[in-house]
Amino acid sequence: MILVTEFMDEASVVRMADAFPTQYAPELADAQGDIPARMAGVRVLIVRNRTQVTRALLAAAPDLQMVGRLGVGLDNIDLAACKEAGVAVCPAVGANTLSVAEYVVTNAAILLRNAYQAKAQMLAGAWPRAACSGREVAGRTLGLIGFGEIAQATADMAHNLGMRTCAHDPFVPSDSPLWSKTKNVSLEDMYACADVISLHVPLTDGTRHLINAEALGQMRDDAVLINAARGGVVDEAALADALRQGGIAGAALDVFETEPLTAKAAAKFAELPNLILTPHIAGVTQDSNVRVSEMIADLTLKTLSQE
Ligand SMILES: O=C(O)[C@H](O)COP(=O)(O)O
Repeated sequence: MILVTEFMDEASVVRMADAFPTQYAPELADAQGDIPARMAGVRVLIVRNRTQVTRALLAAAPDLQMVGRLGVGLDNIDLAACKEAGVAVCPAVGANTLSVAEYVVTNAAILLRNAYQAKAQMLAGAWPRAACSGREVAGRTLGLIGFGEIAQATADMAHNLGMRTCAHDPFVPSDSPLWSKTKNVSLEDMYACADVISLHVPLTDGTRHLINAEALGQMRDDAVLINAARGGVVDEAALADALRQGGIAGAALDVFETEPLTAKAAAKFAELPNLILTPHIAGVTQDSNVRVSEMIADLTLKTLSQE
């Protein structure tokens, strides 16, 4: 049995269902408590980022062989518990890279250009040319915190627009050829020089609130910040303060400490015209959904065909 607890491209679900019994139940993403009772006989569980694959869930899943992740972030999956239970965890590595890279580069351009917030004023008769005269991306510096596959693709796209890039990633050796086009810098040096700072790290004890009041205070006041990584990496209250006080020029957030936003978070972010909010879709386009779903369906069919 295959159980899918979050949305997946229909063609891939049909392909799996043609080969093995498949339950497509995306409503379970919002009914976590109902999942354990559905796990008997499930050999492959397919999730996105909402389903919490916990030790307790695994205990209710004696037949489970594989967790397919329709994305790349693994913070909703207890990896140690999966390992102990002999359950393979298979993320869709690479399948949504292009979507995230496009999200970062387009938001960088929108934030630097500062030209797309005038509709209400214009409809009211204003003609705010000076306020809407922003910056080009060409020649400007994109700083990437974390330099894994998605950040590397983002750097390539930024180079094509004439941007310079620098990155900070202690896991990439200093003699790696990856540093030929992107400068290897400390966070302090990045904060001092980058026009755009984009986050590409997982949420861990070491990255929680990496972007706090102190880090924001070191960034240039004309810098913009993009977070399409994980919510807890940014201290949301500190960011809202920095945006309100002109500590930085703008931000785009796709991920949040709590998703959907709490009323408290919404209140913090209200009335900040220099803040773009999107609902965790940087990696989710119609195109990437097809690729991600095909990759996980392929891995599922391979796993189940092995016996
Ligand atoms: O981790 C990811 O790949 C992104 O956050 C997208 O995840 P999702 O497809 O589960 O929303």
